[in-house]
Amino acid sequence: MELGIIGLGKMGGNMAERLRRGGQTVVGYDHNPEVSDVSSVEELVARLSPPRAVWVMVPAGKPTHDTVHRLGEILEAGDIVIDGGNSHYVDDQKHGEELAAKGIGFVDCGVSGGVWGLENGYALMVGGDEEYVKRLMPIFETLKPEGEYGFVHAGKVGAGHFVKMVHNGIEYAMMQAFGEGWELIEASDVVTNPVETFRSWEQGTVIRSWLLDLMNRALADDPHLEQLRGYANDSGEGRWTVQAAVDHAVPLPAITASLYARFASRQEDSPAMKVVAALRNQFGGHAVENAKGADAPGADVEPPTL
Ligand SMILES: NC(=O)C1=CN([C@@H]2O[C@H](COP(=O)(O)OP(=O)(O)OC[C@H]3O[C@@H](n4cnc5c(N)ncnc54)[C@H](O)[C@@H]3O)[C@@H](O)[C@H]2O)C=CC1
Ligand SMILES: O=C(CO)[C@H](O)[C@H](O)COP(=O)(O)O
Repeated sequence: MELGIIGLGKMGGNMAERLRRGGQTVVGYDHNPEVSDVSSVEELVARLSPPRAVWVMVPAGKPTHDTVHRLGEILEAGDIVIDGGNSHYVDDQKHGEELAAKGIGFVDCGVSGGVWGLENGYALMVGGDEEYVKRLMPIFETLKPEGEYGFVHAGKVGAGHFVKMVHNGIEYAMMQAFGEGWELIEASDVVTNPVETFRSWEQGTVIRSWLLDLMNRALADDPHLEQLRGYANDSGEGRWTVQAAVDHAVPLPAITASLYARFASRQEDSPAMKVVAALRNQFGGHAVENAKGADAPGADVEPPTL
């Protein structure tokens, strides 16, 4: 089958390669001419035979919106746009309606597997009309991992990205749990070999998993992760998961805490904890730390005299 792919970065580039290895025909476009097969979205569309299918794999938000909108202007009725990026499911619903008004199909596809997907395959979580999903099955079959699982048609437009959002929320909490366990073991003087301990958990344990394997891979390169700063970014999925939980009044304490832990990781100092320290000092005369820097000794502050 023929597929156009827009966005040939870490994900789209490898997906194009896996599709080609699997016998599919791919025409790729990226802002970066070094990786592009064509020089514009228009040329990409012109290179495909109708009914066309174009997979968008660019950053979520404006880049995806602009690309989907442009495709809506140049594709024809019967063509399909697939959004494979980590878009908010609410955006899918808008894009689906915009394209449907022109007779163009829209399918959202949550993709999991990261940079390992080229070799391992990509888990795919799809939303959209059965008619379009069926037509795209040769592409999905080539991208997905070998075996029975790794693909779901989760529901109508938006469902694919909704389940990918929840998948990423789970990912946040699992990573946080591994991180916290690691910190506690390293902080204790009871365990002498934390790296070997985590490695041993790869087999037989309840918590064996790909994330654990990847953690052990990172620890093999840098046993105390000394090369890294404890700073974690986020690209939206965790926030949307927590927002959806609020909308549905569903308690998500673990996922919410793991999102907030990332926010905390970006602070040099915590304004909220300054308030806590100031209040402890005010009501209890408890000592506070000097703000001059980590090396400065903690300074006891006398409680104010009334
Ligand atoms: N890296 C990962 O583990 C995963 C990423 N995703 C999602 O896949 C999408 C792509 O992610 P990555 O490949 O990791 O990002 P990336 O930054 O490696 O690649 C994005 C590519 O899109 C190109 N690009 C950006 N805007 C464009 C536009 N308007 N037209 C043409 N090309 C454009 C850039 O030049 C770049 O080559 C994002 O939505 C991301 O959230 C989804 C699953 C996993
Ligand atoms: O979808 C992914 C993995 O499943 C991407 O790697 C995503 O970027 C992870 O989310 P965040 O950037 O918020 O940590």
